[in-house]
Amino acid sequence: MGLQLSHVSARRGRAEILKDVSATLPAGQIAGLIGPNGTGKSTLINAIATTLPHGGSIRFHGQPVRLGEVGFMPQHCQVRAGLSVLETVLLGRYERLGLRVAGGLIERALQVLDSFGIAHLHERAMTALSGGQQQLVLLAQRLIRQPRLLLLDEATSALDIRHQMQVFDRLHEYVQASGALVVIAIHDLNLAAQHAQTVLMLHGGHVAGCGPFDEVVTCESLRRVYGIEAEFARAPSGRTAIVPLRGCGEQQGRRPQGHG
Ligand SMILES: Nc1ncnc2c1ncn2[C@@H]1O[C@H](COP(=O)(O)OP(=O)(O)OP(=O)(O)O)[C@@H](O)[C@H]1O
Repeated sequence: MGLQLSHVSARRGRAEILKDVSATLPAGQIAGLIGPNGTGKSTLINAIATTLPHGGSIRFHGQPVRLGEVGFMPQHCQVRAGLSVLETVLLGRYERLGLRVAGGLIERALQVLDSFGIAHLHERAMTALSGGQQQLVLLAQRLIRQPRLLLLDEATSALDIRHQMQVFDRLHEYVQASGALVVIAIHDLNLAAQHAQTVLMLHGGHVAGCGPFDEVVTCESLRRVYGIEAEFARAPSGRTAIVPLRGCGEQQGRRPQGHG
């Protein structure tokens, strides 16, 4: 069980962006959504989050996705002026907020902030944070909801390497403890190699591959989908590292040769 996408299509304006996307992403893991710019990753995440109409079927554990079970962090999040860091995280549990916030909830918010190394900022105004710090707070807000399906669109793009590590450590702990599924759209293929158990690669709105990273991301798929030549290095830890070498002249917007 997990997230099942069957023949999903979606439009933006008049343009058909997603075309017959079918894939299964098992629960209890981090799944990476990869592919070149403009290939439909955000469109797919919005369709899954029920914020964009779609064709075909999207089911989570066999049922249509319910908004209440989803934590969704769009690519461009606005911060609310006038709220502090702690108030912003607590908004993740807005349905439990009254005039008073239970002490346990505040404790949990502070713990999540601490696990990201930013608890010391909890009284600061959101607008007085850097872009990366705001991203961490908004991630903390989604995590405190404890969603069964967490959809993150480029949610670590503004983070330094240490904070990226802290966030992925926290996400791994979360999926292991809860059995939730985290789907993260991500451009950094080395981060995806390290942290995603499954990757779904999109190309021109089609599925270019879905499965373990090493099976989906190959010299051939990087050439065909991204139009680059690359080397694969194996670190002493056994981890894969991709070293981009040069563009190979293929157009990124080209239709893929094979789908599915
Ligand atoms: N609101 C919109 N109206 C019309 N077209 C849109 C809209 N939003 C996105 N598009 C188009 O839909 C296509 C897919 O966009 P999408 O944001 O899903 O791609 P993406 O893979 O997430 O890209 P990136 O990696 O650059 O964030 C692009 O060609 C984009 O120009």
